[in-house]
Amino acid sequence: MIIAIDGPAASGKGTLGKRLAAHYGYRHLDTGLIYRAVAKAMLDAAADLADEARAAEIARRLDVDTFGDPALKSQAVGEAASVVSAHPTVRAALLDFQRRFAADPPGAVLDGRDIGTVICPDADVKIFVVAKPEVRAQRRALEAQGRGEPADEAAILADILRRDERDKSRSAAPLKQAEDAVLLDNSYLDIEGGVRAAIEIVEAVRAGRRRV
Ligand SMILES: Nc1ncnc2c1ncn2[C@@H]1O[C@H](COP(=O)(O)OP(=O)(O)O)[C@@H](O)[C@H]1O
Ligand SMILES: Nc1ccn([C@@H]2O[C@H](COP(=O)(O)OP(=O)(O)O)[C@@H](O)[C@H]2O)c(=O)n1
Repeated sequence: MIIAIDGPAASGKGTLGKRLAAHYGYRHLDTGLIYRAVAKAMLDAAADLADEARAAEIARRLDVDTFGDPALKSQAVGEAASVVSAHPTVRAALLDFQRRFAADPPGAVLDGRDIGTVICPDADVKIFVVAKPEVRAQRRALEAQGRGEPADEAAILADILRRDERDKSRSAAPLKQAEDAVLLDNSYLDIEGGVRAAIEIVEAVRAGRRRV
C-alpha cells in the first residue's frame, strides 16, 4: 500500500507520515528533505539559486545519506528549497528515486507537496493535511524553542505564507490537493488526535467505506 500525504509548510505532514509508517510497518520518506538537501548544497557552494542547470546537476548526484543532517531543517534552507524546487529539471531528476522508494514492498508513506498529484497519482490513500497558518507558525516556534533556538513567531508565519504562495503558484508540480485526496485539518487536534484521524481515513478508504 502507498499512502501519499501532501500539504502546506509545517502542517504536520512529516510527523503524521512517520507515525503512519510506524503503525503499518511501512517505510517513510519525507520528500521535503530531498529538496532541502539540494538547496543546502547550492547554499554551501554559494551558487545562485536561480541557476537551474547547476541545481539539477546537484539533484542528479544527491547522496541520500545526507538527509539526516539537522542543518537541513533550518528556515533558510527551507526558503532556498522552495526556490530550487520550482525548477522543472530539478524535480525531474528526483522523480525516479521517489517512485522507486514508493514501489518497494511492503508499503510506503511519502509526504511532500506533489505526492498524490505527480509522484504517486495511483496511491492507495491520499491525505491532504492542513492547519491554520497561525497554528503552524506557533508549532514551528515551539519546535525551535525546544531545540534551544530563538523563535520569532511573526517571522516564521511570514516565511510559511511566502513559501506556501511560491509552492502553490509555480508551474511545475504546484502544491494542491489531489482530486481524490481526503482533507485533514488538524488545527484543533493534537498529534495523537491527528494520527487517529488519519488512521480512520486509511481504514475507511481501504474498506471502501469512503470514496476518495
Ligand atoms: N496535530 C498536531 N498538534 C500539535 N503539533 C503538531 C501536530 N502535528 C505536528 N505538530 C508539530 O508541528 C511541527 C511541524 O510538524 P511537521 O511534522 O514537521 O510538519 P511538516 O512536515 O508538514 O513540515 C512539529 O513541531 C510537530 O511536532
Ligand atoms: N514533494 C515536495 C516536498 C517539498 N518541496 C519543496 O521543499 C520545500 C521544503 O519542504 P518541507 O516539506 O521540508 O517543508 P516544511 O513543510 O517541513 O516546512 C517546500 O517549501 C517545497 O518548495 C516540494 O516542492 N515538493
